[in-house]
Amino acid sequence: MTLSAEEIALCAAKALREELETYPKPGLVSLVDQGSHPDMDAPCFLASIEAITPGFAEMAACAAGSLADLQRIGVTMEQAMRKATNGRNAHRGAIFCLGLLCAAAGVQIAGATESLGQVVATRWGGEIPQAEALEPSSDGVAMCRRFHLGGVRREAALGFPSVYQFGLPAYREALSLGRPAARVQAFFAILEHCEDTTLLKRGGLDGRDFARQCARRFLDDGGVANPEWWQRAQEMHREFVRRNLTAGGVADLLAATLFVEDMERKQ
Ligand SMILES: CC(C)(COP(=O)(O)OP(=O)(O)OC[C@H]1O[C@@H](n2cnc3c(N)ncnc32)[C@H](O[C@H]2O[C@H](COP(=O)(O)OP(=O)(O)OP(=O)(O)O)[C@@H](O)[C@H]2O)[C@@H]1O)[C@@H](O)C(=O)NCCC(=O)NCCS
Ligand SMILES: Nc1ncnc2[nH]cnc12
Repeated sequence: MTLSAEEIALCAAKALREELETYPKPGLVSLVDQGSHPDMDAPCFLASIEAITPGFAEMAACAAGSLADLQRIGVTMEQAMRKATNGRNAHRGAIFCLGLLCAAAGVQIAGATESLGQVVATRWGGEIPQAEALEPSSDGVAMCRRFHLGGVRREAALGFPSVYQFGLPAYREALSLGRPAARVQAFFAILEHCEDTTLLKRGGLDGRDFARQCARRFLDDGGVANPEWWQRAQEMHREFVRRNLTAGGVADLLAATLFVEDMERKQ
């Protein structure tokens, strides 16, 4: 099925709404509570999604563009997000990740047969400036430089390995238990491996290791196939909030997983 740029943008917005609806999702904002984010709530995220959706359509229509062209659209989207949220950083990572994937979906309209992640890696991956070559002017770059990690920039340059190796397989395997449970399963599968710089900023290496242990324990105990999965995930959510931990990057990669799954189903 061929989708228009506007339809691709609506799929990106849907993925972001489903990420927000996902609960329990340790430390993160949902329709149930604000998690470890006293400055952000669900209405703030919904306003941000509405404000950035037209930008996703522009990204999809800019498939032939360079990274600099996409960045110009991304900067405008970040401004729209801040205006709609009173200056909050609800979707900086999502604008980048889903923006690139929307542009890749635009390439697919034009006939590409590779996965969306491969399209991102081959078209724009080489142009994405990596943290080691940059001054630490953002939290993400500062964390990458300090802990020798790749963060969101490497994730995108490599074509979103967290989505294709962890998020998508976990989501698809758990789908028979329903979409809300499958989303939680994908969240924990990504959390176990991802180099989330928001987690490192809040909790350092100890916080990152604690989060990974939680994810491993949840998955080793059967994940969402365990009859007590919901209570277990909710306990972890409460513990993340007590420790002021959160994983905004994992939330963005969950949204990216849901978007890719939706696009592949529509192909
Ligand atoms: C290239 C950019 C994404 C800028 O990235 P940079 O490396 O400079 O780092 P940051 O500015 O810190 O942003 C990176 C955001 O990406 C998310 N993220 C982190 N790790 C990963 C990962 N491994 N994989 C995927 N995504 C990742 C994360 O975003 C989410 O968290 C945000 C909320 O964080 P939080 O810390 O709670 O909120 P703050 O208010 O910042 O702090 P507190 O005081 O509350 O603690 C939320 O936004 C989530 O989305 C990182 O924040 C890109 O931004 C860039 O170049 N922009 C220019 C325009 C552009 O090019 N656009 C796109 C063109 S395609
Ligand atoms: N649900 C969420 N909560 C907090 N930060 C996020 N960044 C992206 N989605 C998020």
